[in-house]
Amino acid sequence: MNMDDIAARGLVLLGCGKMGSAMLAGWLGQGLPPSAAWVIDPNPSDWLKSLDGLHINAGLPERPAIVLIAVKPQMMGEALPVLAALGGGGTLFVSVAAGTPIAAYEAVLGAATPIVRAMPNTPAAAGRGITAIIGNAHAGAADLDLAESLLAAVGQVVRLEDEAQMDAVTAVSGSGPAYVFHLIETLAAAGEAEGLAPDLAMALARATVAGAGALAEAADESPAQLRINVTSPGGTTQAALGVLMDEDTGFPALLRRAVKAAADRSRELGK
Ligand SMILES: NC(=O)C1=CN([C@@H]2O[C@H](COP(=O)(O)OP(=O)(O)OC[C@H]3O[C@@H](n4cnc5c(N)ncnc54)[C@H](O)[C@@H]3O)[C@@H](O)[C@H]2O)C=CC1
Ligand SMILES: O=C(O)[C@@H]1CCC=N1
Repeated sequence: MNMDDIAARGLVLLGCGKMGSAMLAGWLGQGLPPSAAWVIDPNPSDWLKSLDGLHINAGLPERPAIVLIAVKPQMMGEALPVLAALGGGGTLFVSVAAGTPIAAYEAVLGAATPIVRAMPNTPAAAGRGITAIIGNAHAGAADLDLAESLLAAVGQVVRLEDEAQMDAVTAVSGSGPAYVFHLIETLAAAGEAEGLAPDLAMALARATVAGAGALAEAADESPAQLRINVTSPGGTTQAALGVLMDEDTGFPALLRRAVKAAADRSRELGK
């Protein structure tokens, strides 16, 4: 099934806030017409309202190709029942909610419904996301291929072997963009503290993170080697890395704690 086939049957989004909109923006950019999408959301954004032909809180198609579930995990119990009638009817369900296990969707939609649990990230809005997916027992190869082809329209897709991996994935790539944006903020603030004007500090920090990310992706060398390539013996980088690589107070310990906190929270949300 390609984007035209999905468009012919319709795509439904349950919840269309930051993540749903990031993905919808990517699909519209790939040629999905707004008139092929149905959004269920009590608080649709001005951007959604500006999309000509988009169906907002209107009657749903009888057998949409795909339903994307993008409500907060805390709202799932209240939101999911509106989809119950579509369960087992040839529609593929893809949920991006953190924490919520596949069993929670099966309880409402029926186990004879193909369900794919996915963890995307917001760079999807720029076509540069990465999404990890895993299907329920009823999701066959064609269902996973369909989910992958839809999600590949907004970035890379990786398949997981085990649903339990989803908590760690969420902590690394789902939440990860926030860590990187915070790195940009704090790098700029540190530049300001060294005397740079705010605009200049932000321009330097933003371009440095974006450029380093592009190089890390394009280069044959590992990130560790790319780091070594920047580090002149006895130079400035080495002075900074002495702080950042400190065993107790540096990045490794800090990120280990941050990623663990996110993974623990994902496990909690699943209870
Ligand atoms: N923001 C992110 O970077 C990522 C978010 N996610 C997941 O995506 C989901 C949505 O997160 P965000 O978009 O960040 O949150 P958000 O708060 O921006 O969007 C949630 C949307 O759901 C709507 N909503 C609330 N109750 C509803 C109901 N009963 N029926 C239909 N819609 C309802 C809200 O009006 C809102 O527009 C969450 O489950 C989150 O775990 C996953 C990966 C990354
Ligand atoms: O913060 C959250 O819970 C969601 C899941 C991953 C990114 N945002």
